[in-house]
Amino acid sequence: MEVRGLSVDIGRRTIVDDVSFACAPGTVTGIVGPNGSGKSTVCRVVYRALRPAAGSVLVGGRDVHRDLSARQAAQRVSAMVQDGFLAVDARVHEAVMVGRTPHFGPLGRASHHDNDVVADALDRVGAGHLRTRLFTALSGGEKQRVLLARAMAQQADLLVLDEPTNHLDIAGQLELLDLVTHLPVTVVTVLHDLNLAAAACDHLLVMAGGRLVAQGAPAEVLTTDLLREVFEVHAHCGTNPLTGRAQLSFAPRSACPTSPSIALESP
Ligand SMILES: Nc1ncnc2c1ncn2[C@@H]1O[C@H](COP(=O)(O)OP(=O)(O)OP(=O)(O)O)[C@@H](O)[C@H]1O
Repeated sequence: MEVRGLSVDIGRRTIVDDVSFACAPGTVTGIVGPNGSGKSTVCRVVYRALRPAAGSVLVGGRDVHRDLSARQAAQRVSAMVQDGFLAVDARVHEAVMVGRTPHFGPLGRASHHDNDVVADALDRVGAGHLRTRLFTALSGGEKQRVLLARAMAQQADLLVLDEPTNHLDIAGQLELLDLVTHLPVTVVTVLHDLNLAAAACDHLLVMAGGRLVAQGAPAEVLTTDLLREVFEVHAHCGTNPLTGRAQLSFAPRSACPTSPSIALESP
């Protein structure tokens, strides 16, 4: 997947400005950045919910906005988003079946294969026992799992996740990211928790003010200087003793008014 020169205007305001990046097949790319920096907007363009003012999103070499119909794009790109469609009184298995719609035949009906894919997706997210429950009656964490199952059931090559760990307890967050990182697809995910991003992602994109200000491997990108400039926090960059991945500790700027980055630098 490749994003080239993406810009998005809303009204007279440019909210995403000339963003370019590429994701190697099967990798996990994290988008991080402060509130309002444009992360979700980039995702919305990638999963075709929003047209860009300029630039393109190429999946398998084809522009999802110009070369593909909505159905073709949905066969290649699936999304798990916060403001999902599911306010209606659907049972969980019906909600996940919506992910199969781009694969339905001319009669528009689910086949035995579609039922199997839905059941498998629910089992893989640990929600098989919820299949006959009403979606609207689930807890926030249960809804997150079902929304992930719906995106997985779509069986697209590219999976876009916008804050997928919202509402999940710590075990649920780690399990979900472990599951996502082992899927045989390319993943782009917005994450607010920088330690989860460092643990789960092969590549990080850092956004600020609608622009891409850094990208690379988590340990290269998440420096004390970048965290101070972009996120306005003091940070210590260490190593997680359990996983060997980058691990960050934070303090508010007010906690270290003088020489903060020196005081908090790794020994
Ligand atoms: N439909 C819209 N109309 C007007 N402004 C919008 C719209 N969608 C997004 N914006 C603005 O564009 C900017 C980027 O929003 P976006 O949701 O992409 O940021 P974000 O980085 O995902 O934020 P957060 O971390 O808070 O979820 C924000 O200032 C937001 O208010």
